[in-house]
Amino acid sequence: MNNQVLLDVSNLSIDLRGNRLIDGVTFQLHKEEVFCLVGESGSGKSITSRAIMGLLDKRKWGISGSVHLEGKQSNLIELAEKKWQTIRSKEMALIYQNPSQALHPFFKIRSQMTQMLKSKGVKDKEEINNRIMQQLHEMNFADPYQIANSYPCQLSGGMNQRVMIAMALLERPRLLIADEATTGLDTINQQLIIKQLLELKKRYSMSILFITHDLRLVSQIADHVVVMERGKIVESGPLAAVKNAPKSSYTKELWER
Ligand SMILES: Nc1ncnc2c1ncn2[C@@H]1O[C@H](COP(=O)(O)OP(=O)(O)OP(=O)(O)O)[C@@H](O)[C@H]1O
Repeated sequence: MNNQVLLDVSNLSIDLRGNRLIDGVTFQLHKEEVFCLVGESGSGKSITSRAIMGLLDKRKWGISGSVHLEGKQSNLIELAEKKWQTIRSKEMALIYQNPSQALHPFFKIRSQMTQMLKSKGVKDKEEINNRIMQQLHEMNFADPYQIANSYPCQLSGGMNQRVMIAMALLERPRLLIADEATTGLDTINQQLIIKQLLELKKRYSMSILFITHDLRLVSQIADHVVVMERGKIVESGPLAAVKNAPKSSYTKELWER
């Protein structure tokens, strides 16, 4: 971990139909850190991450505050959709709990990864093929060729999850947002994915914003922890402080569950 700020979120508030769902969220995520955003279901973790990735429709959601990514001048909250194309996947990527949110059931993995690279301007067939194979290899698939030639339904849930991660990391983003990315997997697959994510974080000098309600996982991987309750941050600090000397009663309650 280093001390440089990669993502600076300041006073982020989000309203929907007159209801304030996210209220003045402020935090700084540093380079190469695992930053865990925790809280119960409905506390606002996912909406916060979608706002950071520019995935909330501004015609529906009222968004204020600022999100700055190191090296970029603009407040990402105000960025036009066209400009997002150069940030998503190149600078920041998002993986979900359910691979079906990212993978199309009717296209082979190779075709989906090819499409993604083409949309980012990679045209050379050999380069596309090499990058797909390399990325699947980096996810420790024993036979990347067979994975590339499979439909998602021919792979297990854990395998599809690793394919989704491979796709998200095709362009070596500086920040990976993992929204409950291991929830619902059995312990073996969960641990396998965590191990790979931590290895890739190190290899790519990447930061991870890890969204979860699983405090056991937080204990295992977090450098920094932020706790959200009903759209507000109630606690923020290094893992040891938040775990051993929590300031808010809500955080204490979460650890005790
Ligand atoms: N598409 C939506 N339309 C309306 N309200 C929404 C929508 N998505 C989320 N909300 C509301 O926003 C609040 C925060 O939801 P959010 O999904 O961010 O919580 P979360 O902490 O990520 O919970 P979970 O782990 O269950 O996803 C909740 O009150 C939720 O009901």
